[in-house]
Amino acid sequence: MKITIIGAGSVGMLVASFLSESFHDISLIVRSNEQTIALHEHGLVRENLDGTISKTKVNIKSHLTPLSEDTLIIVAVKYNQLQNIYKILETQHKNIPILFLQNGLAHYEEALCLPQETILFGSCQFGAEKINQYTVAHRGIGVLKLAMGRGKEKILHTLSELKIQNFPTEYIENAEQMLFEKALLNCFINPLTTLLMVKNGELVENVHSLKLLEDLYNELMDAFPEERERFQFADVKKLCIQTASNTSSMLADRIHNRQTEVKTIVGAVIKKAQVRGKSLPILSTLYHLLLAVEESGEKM
Ligand SMILES: NC(=O)C1=CN([C@@H]2O[C@H](COP(=O)(O)OP(=O)(O)OC[C@H]3O[C@@H](n4cnc5c(N)ncnc54)[C@H](OP(=O)(O)O)[C@@H]3O)[C@@H](O)[C@H]2O)C=CC1
Ligand SMILES: CC(C)(CO)C(=O)C(=O)O
Repeated sequence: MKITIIGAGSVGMLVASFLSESFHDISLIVRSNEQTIALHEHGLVRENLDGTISKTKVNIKSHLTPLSEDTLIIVAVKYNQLQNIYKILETQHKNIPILFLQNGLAHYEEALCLPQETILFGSCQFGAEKINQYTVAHRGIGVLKLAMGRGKEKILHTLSELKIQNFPTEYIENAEQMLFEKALLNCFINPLTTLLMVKNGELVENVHSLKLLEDLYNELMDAFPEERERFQFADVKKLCIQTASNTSSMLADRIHNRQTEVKTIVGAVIKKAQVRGKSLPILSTLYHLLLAVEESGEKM
């Protein structure tokens, strides 16, 4: 199987680097010339958690050309960048499977409107940080969960049975449930790390942010009580600790003055609670603070 990854940011680079240990034909779609030159010159470099460096060669392409049917497309751009990608994907053969790796909920139904027969979703529980144009740092081992949107299951089985060291994968039955649970996890980590401008691990080391996390947990579990069994406060702390040295994807957006994914993650969870007649005062406060920060950033 060939793999083409769209988006050479933190997740795209990390996933390309690990998958190149099992697949020989990996292409990365890179849109800046500067990054293309850097990747040609240095190869794709991964800084591992133990300080070692792994260097791989992947094919670098500037845009998506019509691909053969034995290719899997992995979409690793931010939610706000998907609209342009959908247009390009629509022109690809309908037998080409597509895997979406976004956080949040808004892309689920949009992706299922594509003409392709097989649509897959992933939920990344690892940390990844683009260090420079050719280097990505692995910032926490975590599972890449994979679930079917629709279509043929074969690729999902192939991916979930991979045995790549430090890059575990897992087959999940229900894609919507998987994305929702990840959105809940992101509601704990992403807003607070972004507003406080701290790395993920700091949230559980600081007694005040830990208290906020606990209050937020109780608020969310009150709105979604069926999650309490599947989702314990220990899981929230575990993800913060596992990805302790990571700059969350939302904080990375704030640092680079980019639009964040606050609406598809936090906004979507608030809406789901509203449908049940539940308000989420703590999460709503964080939501508006994030939007305020984003709006003031635009004016700077
Ligand atoms: N970083 C992390 O630790 C984690 C991230 N995630 C999720 O993964 C997804 C990706 O996040 P992340 O990798 O951090 O994001 P980044 O912003 O680091 O990477 C996105 C990349 O996509 C590129 N891109 C955007 N549009 C196009 C296009 N049309 N063609 C080619 N390339 C394009 C961007 O290029 P440019 O720079 O030019 O805009 C950028 O390099 C998000 O939904 C995020 O929430 C999930 C778990 C962990
Ligand atoms: C897994 C985690 C919390 C890693 O930071 C993430 O999903 C993100 O940064 O968006």
